[in-house]
Formats: sequence, structure tokens, C-alpha cells
Amino acid sequence: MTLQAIDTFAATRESSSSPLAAMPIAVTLVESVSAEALRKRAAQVLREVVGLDCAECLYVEGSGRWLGRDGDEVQFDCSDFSHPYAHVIRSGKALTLSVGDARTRLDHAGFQAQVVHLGAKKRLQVRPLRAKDGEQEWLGALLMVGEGSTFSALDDDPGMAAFEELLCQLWARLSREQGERHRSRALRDSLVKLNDGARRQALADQLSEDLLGQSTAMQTLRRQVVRAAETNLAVLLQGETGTGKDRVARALHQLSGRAKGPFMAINCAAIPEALLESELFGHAKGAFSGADHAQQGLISQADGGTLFLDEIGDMPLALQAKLLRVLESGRYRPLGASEERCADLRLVAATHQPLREHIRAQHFRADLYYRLGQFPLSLPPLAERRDDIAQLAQSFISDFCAREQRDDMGITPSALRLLQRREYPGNVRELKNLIDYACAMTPQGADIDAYVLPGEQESDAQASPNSQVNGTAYSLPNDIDDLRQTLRDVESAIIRQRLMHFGGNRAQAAASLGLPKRTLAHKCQLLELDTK
Ligand SMILES: Nc1ncnc2c1ncn2[C@@H]1O[C@H](COP(=O)(O)OP(=O)(O)OP(=O)(O)O)[C@@H](O)[C@H]1O
Repeated sequence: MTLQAIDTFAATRESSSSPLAAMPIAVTLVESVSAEALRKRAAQVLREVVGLDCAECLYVEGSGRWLGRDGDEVQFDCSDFSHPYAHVIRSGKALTLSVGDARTRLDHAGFQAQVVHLGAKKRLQVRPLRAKDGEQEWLGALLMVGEGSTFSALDDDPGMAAFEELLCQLWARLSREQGERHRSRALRDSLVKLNDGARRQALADQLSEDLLGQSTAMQTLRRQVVRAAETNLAVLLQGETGTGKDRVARALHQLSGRAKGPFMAINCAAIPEALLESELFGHAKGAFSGADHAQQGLISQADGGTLFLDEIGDMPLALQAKLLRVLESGRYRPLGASEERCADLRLVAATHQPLREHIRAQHFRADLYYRLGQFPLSLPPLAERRDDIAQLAQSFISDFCAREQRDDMGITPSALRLLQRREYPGNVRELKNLIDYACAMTPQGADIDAYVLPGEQESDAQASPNSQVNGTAYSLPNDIDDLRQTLRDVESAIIRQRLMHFGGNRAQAAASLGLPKRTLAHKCQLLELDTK
């Protein structure tokens, strides 16, 4: 299928009554190999098939501040209201006016050049184009110029809505794919251009897209990751569970000169001891019963790239000695093989365990510990960077909406305050799970409210003795030292569960608890469960 499909469709559109008549256009759009090609094709469809005088897709460039035109230097500042795109991007709503009006009311030179040759009586419509996948808010804007009757027909045409939806979906996907590819290339190119300090800062800033958090601890961590990525040193990541060790390991690989090589990962705690050696080192044919063919191990597969050993604290002592040899000499011997092999890899290991204590207990080799930790990195627990919670929460909400194809949702200030106050033994992973749950419990069109967030006692309910009040399960802490606060917590948990049960309907929740609605509203306010 080629661009001819557009012409064919244009010719047959009038006469065709097939419900599948729009398929060739969809195929043409889907075949676009880049976001730029997609924009061109979409505009061509609108001109040739719909019969518009002018159609053009403008794109929001990376910083989100400018709208650009393909093949043109002209850029439109998104906060400059002398052109229609700023109005549309800021309001999120389409704008329709006559070309004549646009000429007199909007005096941006670049925009004037776009419409100067068009008849003053024609209508002009600009529509915002927005990715619904949460990764990239604004894609750009669609400029269309044509007869008033064409727009009246388009406004009622479900085909136009479907066309726009398809365009946005494809665009978001293509720009994400391109962005991912371009990002590492651009980063490496920038190494050449910038001096060391600026280059490192630029890389650390780029990393903030993957390793979220503006706290000092996260900024320091990102700068350390950049430094570590410049070297071939073995990196030991230490941090509580869920602090992002896996993410950091992948970022290290992506930033390093080995980014084009493989990234192989294994969780040493998840593989039975007996299998771990052959998984890592590989084996020769007949090395053990059942080994009816030779198999490469991860060390060999990571050649030229990075090997990530998660939960290194769980590696058996015998294997630790073999791993040390790989690190010292770059040589290893697959199980049952007669010859040694070489591997050129960077090792990144991670643990949440106190390895020094393991060394004292003789469960971990001290020499391996020091060799692994040539470049030690500590990941801060979430409790030490509560300032990051708001950004993380917003990002997880967007991820949820994109994944579940839900409309954008926000979070109320009281819900955010609750999140910022609570404890997170499971760190960022726990916060992410909590947000996923809260998103799922929040009705379409609403923001996450405090009442949908399970309290800490509810999360830990299995761990401590449960009680039953008024049909609502909650857990009694064992170490009550402030009865009033405990009673407030229990009251808050009960009200939140009731509100959740009744989908946020305060009147029903109040009736079910035998309270006047006003009293419940007052309690909600005191307990910061208020939504308004
Ligand atoms: N700084 C961060 N920015 C965005 N997401 C993060 C960040 N840190 C962690 N996460 C997310 O939290 C979850 C847990 O992260 P990850 O698996 O990297 O933690 P971990 O320290 O390796 O955990 P474990 O020790 O249990 O294996 C993942 O969903 C990850 O994407």
C-alpha cells in the first residue's frame, strides 16, 4: 500500500458505501516510518480527501516550549499569543475563526505567512493534538483551512474523530520510538561538543526522565551514575528493596560506551543454587546428566555489554570465588568445558542486604565485596526524599492512565499530603502499587482522593492482629502510646473505607455509619479526607 491509496480513496469516497472504505487511509498512516512522514501524510489526506485548502500538522518540540513546522526554521513560542497555536495548546480546545479575523487578530509573522495566500472568507480551524498515553502530553496542533460547510460536516463526522485518534496514537508511538533511539545518540554526540562539567550535567538532567526525583539525594545519585558510566569499573548498588536498583543498572548500561552491547540480568536469589552456575557460566555438552547440548551462559552472552547480578548477597560462596576470577582476569570456564574463555563485560551488582554483616558471618567473601564495589552507589530510601513523592505519584498516575487507557486524572492535595506522610518499607515500588490501586478505585473523571488510599494499618493488616469495627476490618497497632491519635487513625480508616464503598458518596457513607451528613463532612475535614 502506498500514498496512491490516498488518491484512490479520494476518487472513490463519493460513491463508496463500504464501511471499510477508510481502511486504505488508515493503512497509509500506519505505514509511516517516522513522525515527520506521518504528519505529512495526515495533512495530505486532509487536503486531498477531505478537500481542505490547507492542512498542516505542527509539532511540539522536546522542551515543550516551541511548536515547529517540518522542513522550516519557523518556530512558534507556546506562550506567545500572537498566533492561534498558543491559544489552542494552552486551552486544550479547538479554535475556529475566519481567515480574515485571524489575519487582523493574530499578527505573528510566521503565522501570517502561513495564511497570507488564503481567501479571507475561508474558515480556519486549529485543533490541539494530544497523546493519550501519558508519556508525552502535547504532540502538536493541526491547522486546517477550508469552506465553512466542510468544517460543519467534519465536526459531525465520526470518521474525523477516528482519524484524529489514529493520528495521535501513531504519532505518540513513533515519536517515543524515535525519541528513545535519538536520545542515546544525541547524548553521545553531546559528549563531543560540551566540556566535561556541562556534559555531565546534561547527562544527569537527561537521566531525570528515567530516575525521577528532584531531591538533593536523587540529583547526587544521577551525577554519580553519570560518573560511573564513564568508567569500566564494577558497580555495587546498595539500597533497600524498591529503591530503583534495577533502574539504575539499566541507566548505567544505557549511558555507557557499552550501550550498543547486550544487557544481561539475573536475580541470584530467584535461581536454584544448582542451576545458577550453569546459568552464569554456561555448560559443555554432557557436563551433567540432562546436558544434551552445550549452552552459553550469561557471562558469555554479556560479552561487550553489561552483566547485572541482582541480589548478589544470595550468591553461594563457591560461585563467589568463580565470579571473582572472572572479574580479576576476564576468564571463565563453562561447566564441563576443557578450555577457558574470555569475556569483556562490565559487572553491575545489587543488593538490599548488609553485605558487611554477611562478611562477618562468613557468608560473603570480603575480596569479592571490595572488587564488586569499585564504584559503590547507595540508593536513598523514599523516607529520606519525601519531596520526590509528588513527582513520582504524578508520573505513576500518568503511566496507569496510559496503560489502562483511562482519561487523565490528578490527585487531590489531601491525598498527596497523606502519601507524603506515610511510611514506605517497600519504597518506590510500594508507592507505585499504592497509586495503581488508588487509580483503579477512582471513578472516571475524578481525581485520586484521600479516601481511596489504604491506610498503613490496612496495608499491614496481615502482619498484626485484626479487629472488626462496624463491619470494617482494621488493624490495631501493638505499640499504642497515643490513644487519641490511634482513635483518630481508626476513625479515619473506617470513614475512608466507607467512602470508598459508596464511591465517594458522603450522604450514603454518613447514613451507613449512623451520622448526619454534616458531621461526616466535618470529620472528613478534620481528618483531611475532604475532597473540596
Ligand atoms: N527514581 C525512580 N523513578 C521512577 N521509577 C522508579 C524510581 N525508582 C524506582 N522506580 C520504580 O519502582 C519500582 C521498583 O524499582 P526497582 O525494581 O528498580 O527497585 P529495586 O531496588 O531493584 O528493587 P528490589 O531490590 O526489590 O529488586 C519499579 O517499578 C521502578 O520502575
